[in-house]
Amino acid sequence: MGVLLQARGLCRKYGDMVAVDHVDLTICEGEIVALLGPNGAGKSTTMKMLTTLLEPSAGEISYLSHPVPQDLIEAKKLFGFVADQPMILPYVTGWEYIQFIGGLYGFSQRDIEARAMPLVERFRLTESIHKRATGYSHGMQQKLALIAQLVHRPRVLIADEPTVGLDPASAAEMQAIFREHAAAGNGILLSTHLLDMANTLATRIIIMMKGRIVAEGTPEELANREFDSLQSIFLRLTGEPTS
Ligand SMILES: Nc1ncnc2c1ncn2[C@@H]1O[C@H](COP(=O)(O)OP(=O)(O)OP(=O)(O)O)[C@@H](O)[C@H]1O
Repeated sequence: MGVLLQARGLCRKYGDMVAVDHVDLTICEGEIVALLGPNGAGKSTTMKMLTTLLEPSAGEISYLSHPVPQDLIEAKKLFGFVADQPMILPYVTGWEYIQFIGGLYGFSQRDIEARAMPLVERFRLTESIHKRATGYSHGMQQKLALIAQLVHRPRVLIADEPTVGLDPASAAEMQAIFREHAAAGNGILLSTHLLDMANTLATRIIIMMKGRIVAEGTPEELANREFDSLQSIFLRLTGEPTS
């Protein structure tokens, strides 16, 4: 499995507060890595550093064995990012938003349509796609953001709590899309508080606590330790109730 994304010694401080503390992280071809941890563990901060939205206080990030390009458009071609709060432009329709994002990556309207329309249909957004996206529910915006980020078929897809607000059918569809994207040789890093989803979807799980990685392994490896379930290991390591 080729390495797609590697971070070494990643740190981020906010003032004196250490939000991310020497995190090492690798995403390989075909992997779906779930980033778990209680509120404030440093998951979003880690993802923002990996996607150039935040400057690390220390550490190195490379995509496909090269440092992140200085040119931000070139850098953004390497990954796709779905933030926890979808960043949808005001006053545009869902379809205009997809076209705008696809255009930034240099795709023609025809290519964007060919790549995005099947996803619009799978997410049952066909009726709403030509309506203003600011009128979409959180879940609809989340689906729109994912579609827009998949148009350039990123080698690494990073998604911060992507299933929040999705109805069960859409959540299942999103997981199917993640599996297909990984099966095509890409890598996915997603954060979630849904331990059951992490258990069934992820090929590897990373648990963060207070800015540090406290456990890592396949769901089976984690379960085979002294704990009998992902919920047990999560509770033991983080002291957090999970329901
Ligand atoms: N812009 C900011 N300024 C100051 N502190 C911040 C900022 N963003 C995050 N933090 C702090 O950094 C720590 C890590 O936050 P982060 O959002 O990365 O956690 P998280 O694991 O994503 O949490 P959640 O599960 O609630 O989304 C927290 O203590 C948070 O209060």
